[in-house]
Amino acid sequence: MSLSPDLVAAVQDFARLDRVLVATDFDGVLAPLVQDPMDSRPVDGGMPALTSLAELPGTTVALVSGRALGPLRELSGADPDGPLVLIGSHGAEDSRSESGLALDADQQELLETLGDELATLREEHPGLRVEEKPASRVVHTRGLPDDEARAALDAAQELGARHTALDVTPGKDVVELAVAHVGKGVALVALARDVDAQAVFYAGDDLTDEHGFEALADDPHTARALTVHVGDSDTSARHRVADEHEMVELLQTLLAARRG
Ligand SMILES: O=P(O)(O)OC[C@H]1O[C@H](O[C@H]2O[C@H](CO)[C@@H](O)[C@H](O)[C@H]2O)[C@H](O)[C@@H](O)[C@@H]1O
Repeated sequence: MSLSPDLVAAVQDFARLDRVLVATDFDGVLAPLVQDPMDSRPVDGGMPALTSLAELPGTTVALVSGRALGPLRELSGADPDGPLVLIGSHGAEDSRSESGLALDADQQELLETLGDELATLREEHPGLRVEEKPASRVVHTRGLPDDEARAALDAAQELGARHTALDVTPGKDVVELAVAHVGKGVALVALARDVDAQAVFYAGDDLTDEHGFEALADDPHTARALTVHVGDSDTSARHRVADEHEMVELLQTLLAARRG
């Protein structure tokens, strides 16, 4: 497959603007989905294209991910002194802020309670895996038989529903339970306003990215966003590409157009 003519035309128009924000999700967009989250690696070409874009005038580039900031930097290979902005934990962490994520006492206590209850859940669902992040725990079921995965995800959702202060976010073979939540949509619109972008490019593959696409479309400052869904799921994005390799082709097309 190759990029649709509509998408190429939209990229050419976008590339002509003076100040733009180019943002992408990480897992399922730059890096193929794998069973162990720490085995994830970006496909060749994506990160170099983003870094080159970020070195051009009037071009802010951001990775906007559900990942915690540390693993996002490690797995993407983004240079800590480089030009890329990293937004982690679905908007709750930002590489531009020195302070990191501060939880209050109630949130800390809830995170500990969550850890205890998930330990019990793992005894009932032995295949379930738990990823720890600064403000959340993620229940992973990739690779489990369908009925076991469904039962474990339902149990995680029920646990989340019992604690009303928890924010429950389903994703691809995951349910995330967070004691502090911002959301990709809020983070993207805020970043676009911060850098006074005339237009935003955002690419994502998961449910959390749909919130991003919708928030961009709803805000008058970002309503012209060039949104791209990766994969064949239902989406409110304006365009789509098939997979991470087409994503690289798209980023390279944008880079060439912006270099003029
Ligand atoms: O916003 P993203 O960058 O797409 O991050 C979303 C979640 O990505 C990770 O989970 C997903 O990728 C895993 C590794 O490929 C896969 O095993 C899992 O099934 C996917 O849902 C990450 O582990 C989560 O913390 C992120 O929230």
